[in-house]
Amino acid sequence: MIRIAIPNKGRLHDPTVKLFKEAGLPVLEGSSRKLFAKTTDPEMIFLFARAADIPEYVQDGAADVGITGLDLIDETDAEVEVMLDLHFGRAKLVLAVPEDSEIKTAEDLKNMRVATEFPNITEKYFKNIDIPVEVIKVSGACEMTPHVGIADAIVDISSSGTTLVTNHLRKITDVFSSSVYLISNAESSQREEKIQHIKTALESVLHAKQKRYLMMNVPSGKLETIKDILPGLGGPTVMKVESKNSTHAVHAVIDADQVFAIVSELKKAGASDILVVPIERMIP
Ligand SMILES: Nc1ncnc2c1ncn2[C@@H]1O[C@H](COP(=O)(O)OP(=O)(O)OP(=O)(O)O)[C@@H](O)[C@H]1O
Ligand SMILES: O=P(O)(O)OC[C@H]1O[C@H](OP(=O)(O)OP(=O)(O)O)[C@H](O)[C@@H]1O
Ligand SMILES: [Mg+2]
Repeated sequence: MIRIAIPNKGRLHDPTVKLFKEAGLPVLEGSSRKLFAKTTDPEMIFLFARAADIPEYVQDGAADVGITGLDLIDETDAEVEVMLDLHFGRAKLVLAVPEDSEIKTAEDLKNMRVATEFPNITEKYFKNIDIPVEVIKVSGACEMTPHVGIADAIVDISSSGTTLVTNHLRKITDVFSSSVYLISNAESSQREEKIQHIKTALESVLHAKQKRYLMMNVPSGKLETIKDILPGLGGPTVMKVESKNSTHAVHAVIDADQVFAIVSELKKAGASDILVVPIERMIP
């Protein structure tokens, strides 16, 4: 049985459940209150855990794979295999000080106090730049600490930056860039082929999101021009259309960010009935 640890609540829960559904491994009968959930593969089971605990669950073998933030993985120093960046849950850990503080750079914080929910990452950061500081661990509401004299600076999560502004804090520098990753237990991942299948399934969703499937009709005389416009990604597929006029149907996969430019060119070159459709999964 392969145990997949996923965040039971918090902001990572919903996007994780959505991703597994798109990957063809839906979380069945799942609710955030349950501890386990089945999926369509009888040899896999989801285990719900706090995002911050998942690195240790995977390290200790309580789960074979897990989904959680890179910041939480780095903070716990868990010995896990980091398999795949899932490109959601992006956030930065930033070093910030009160707006009116005289501190301008991280170096100015020598022998000062830095409050954070991420003491290990913060220690590593200051060690790396060779500036001794006193790291104060808090478990929330970190933004408040410099205003009540507990700390001179903070290292906290920032994504839109709204919280910093609301709390009259000024960013000094980024300390860590995080997004959500698939991780695995090093021993399990060598033993279990299914872990690679999970990775492939999730990867196929990520690839598909960046691509579009393009379909169009082309007067047969214009076929070569159209083929030249389409980027050569192992295609296009060309089929003869049964109609009075000599027409071919052309299908191709293109990058989502090229759609605008390419569709305009195709139209100019004589293509008609152009359809652009999303792709659910792409398995190489
Ligand atoms: N704006 C954000 N604030 C906090 N964490 C974020 C943000 N954007 C992405 N994340 C990531 O989400 C993960 C934290 O998720 P977690 O479930 O522990 O906290 P949460 O969603 O704030 O829930 P709660 O604080 O209610 O427990 C981290 O990996 C973090 O990098
Ligand atoms: O840059 P922003 O978009 O404003 O996001 C950053 C804020 O969001 C998180 O707090 P959260 O809402 O999770 O509350 P918490 O501190 O109680 O966990 C984080 O701790 C920051 O305070
Ligand atoms: Mg939070």
